[in-house]
Amino acid sequence: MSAPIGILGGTFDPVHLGHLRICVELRERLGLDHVRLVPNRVPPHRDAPRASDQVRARWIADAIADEPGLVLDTLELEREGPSYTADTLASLRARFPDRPLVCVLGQDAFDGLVTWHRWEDIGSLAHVVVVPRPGTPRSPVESLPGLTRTDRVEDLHDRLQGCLLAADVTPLAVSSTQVRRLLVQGRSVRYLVPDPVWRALRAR
Ligand SMILES: Nc1ncnc2c1ncn2[C@@H]1O[C@H](COP(=O)(O)OP(=O)(O)OP(=O)(O)O)[C@@H](O)[C@H]1O
Ligand SMILES: O=C(O)c1ccc[n+]([C@@H]2O[C@H](COP(=O)([O-])O)[C@@H](O)[C@H]2O)c1
Repeated sequence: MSAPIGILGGTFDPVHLGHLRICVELRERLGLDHVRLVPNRVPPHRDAPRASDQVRARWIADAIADEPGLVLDTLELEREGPSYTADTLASLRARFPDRPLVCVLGQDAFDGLVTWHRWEDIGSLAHVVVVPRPGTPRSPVESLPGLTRTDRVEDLHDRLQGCLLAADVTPLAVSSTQVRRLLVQGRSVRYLVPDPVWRALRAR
């Protein structure tokens, strides 16, 4: 089977180095073909982003321009209504019928998974990989309906979907909330966000 495709969905308001390290490290560690960064249009469980769809997508595109293993996917920006992850994974499953899909979630996002729209369908569309999030207690990652806990990275390659794996990445305690707060205070966000994003934010 071909190498799995990783998917990191988010609001990316703005994209920061925590997001990008997750993608780069998981791509190497899990042997992913590439990781798709998927900005949402209408976040289902939070307020609308401050920055426009176009601006958030541009920040991501500029941040990953010289990193071939990362891809911007605007499919949620092109879809009406709330940006439900199950719908996104269904679209990607139809587009990549023979590729394992790996949906990546920080611990904070994973903690809310069982409240998501059609969350019980997710295991029939993709694997789920959970990474620690500084500031969010690490809780045991147990099997859920449709998602079977595994420690074997090979399972992500041997099956198309349905595995749940906890992976380590370098802990980086950066958040988009922190970046937005610093900007409001007129303080520097350099080295929290990629340089092209820092330049764009400074010029605003
Ligand atoms: N520093 C980080 N470490 C681990 N996971 C992270 C980190 N930042 C974001 N994530 C994960 O990336 C995904 C997208 O996150 P999102 O775009 O909402 O960023 P955020 O920093 O959480 O934003 P905000 O502060 O606006 O809530 C989520 O699964 C989230 O858990
Ligand atoms: O599908 C849902 O019901 C759902 C509910 C909450 C969050 N999500 C998705 O989870 C990802 C991380 O969310 P957030 O709020 O941390 O940016 C992002 O892609 C959201 O669209 C999805």
